[in-house]
Amino acid sequence: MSATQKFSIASIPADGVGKEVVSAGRRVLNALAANSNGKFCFEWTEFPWGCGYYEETGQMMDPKGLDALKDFDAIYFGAVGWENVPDHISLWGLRLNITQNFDQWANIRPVKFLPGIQSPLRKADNTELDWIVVRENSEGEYAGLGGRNLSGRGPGNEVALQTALFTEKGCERIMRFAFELARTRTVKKVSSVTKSNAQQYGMVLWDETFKRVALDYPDVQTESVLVDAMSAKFILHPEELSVVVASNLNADILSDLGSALAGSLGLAASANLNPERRFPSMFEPVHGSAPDIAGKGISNPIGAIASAALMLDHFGLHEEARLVEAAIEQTTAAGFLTRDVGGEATTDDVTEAIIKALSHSLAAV
Ligand SMILES: NC(=O)C1=CN([C@@H]2O[C@H](COP(=O)(O)OP(=O)(O)OC[C@H]3O[C@@H](n4cnc5c(N)ncnc54)[C@H](O)[C@@H]3O)[C@@H](O)[C@H]2O)C=CC1
Ligand SMILES: CC(=O)C(=O)O
Ligand SMILES: [K+]
Ligand SMILES: [Mn+2]
Repeated sequence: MSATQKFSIASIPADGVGKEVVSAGRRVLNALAANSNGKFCFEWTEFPWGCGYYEETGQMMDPKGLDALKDFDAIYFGAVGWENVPDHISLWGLRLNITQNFDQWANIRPVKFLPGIQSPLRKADNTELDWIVVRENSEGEYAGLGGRNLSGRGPGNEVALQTALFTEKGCERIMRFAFELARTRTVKKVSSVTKSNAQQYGMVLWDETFKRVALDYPDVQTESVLVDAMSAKFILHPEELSVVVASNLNADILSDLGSALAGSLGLAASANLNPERRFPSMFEPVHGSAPDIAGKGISNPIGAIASAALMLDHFGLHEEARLVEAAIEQTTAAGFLTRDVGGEATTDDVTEAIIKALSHSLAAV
């Protein structure tokens, strides 16, 4: 037998339901490894960073944390944010610190409709729906550029600038990524999203770059849609979508909309990729720390578990990734549903059901 492949994973559960769903995803991956007949194993290192760590240290993560993370094969992340820390401090101190410094410029967010889960979308009943939001994850509206109180105007007269950064290189690389992804799909189409009628510099550069890059992919259909119209299209004509590429903010909003259409924010997976593999990539559910339901054991683990499947793809374990996705589908089809999708199951119930479905399919292989 060939040697066991070992994958080292840094887990950062961070805050709220992040802790619950990361633990669920770890259990699923460990069950998978235990059944792999020695083909692969996962070596986990957990980091205690987040708003609790901030309470104790005044920092969201160890100042040397990026160094500690840089040699892992991947990072498995929960969600960051709690009431003791302003959201912009916690997000920049942890998640954005990692995505920006590790140049995880491609954020992949599939919108998946699962059997047994009611979508608020009328068309979901009789149309095959399946699309992917590709989010530019390194610049745009989340470049962190700007300032406040620019000329000391004082209370009541403050001004603030929040500048979006668009570089031709940044636009081009995410667009090429989207086109390459479209080529792997049944419907070879890329929809580009901007607000270039109102934002005449960065977003016009985006549109022009999209037109130029598209010339290299004559086999892929294209469209350019303004973000307000795209949000309507998500609801009225989702069957026309395959790959949707958008800037950091627009794709952030559209991916929450997509997951809500699939039934819940708790279902959506995401991968923050550094495609050149110079740095580890990071896998996390789309949702945040959900303080309204945290600690009750009722959070939906599917977004985190499906993100673990994306991590398996990143490791080259494609068959195993499909097995995890199939186990998720069997579980929802069988009616193991948390409250957010209309059921009464707990996080543990759903996780156990997924592990059981996985073990059955592995035994059958
Ligand atoms: N990548 C990250 O770490 C993100 C962090 N955040 C942070 O999370 C905190 C809360 O933000 P919100 O805007 O409330 O967004 P949220 O995604 O945490 O919650 C929005 C709604 O979705 C529900 N929800 C989310 N995840 C769920 C799950 N797994 N199962 C069932 N229901 C779920 C929540 O209960 C809530 O009603 C804030 O501090 C925010 O900054 C928000 C988004 C992403
Ligand atoms: C910050 C946030 O909402 C996201 O990355 O989805
Ligand atoms: K998250
Ligand atoms: Mn978001």
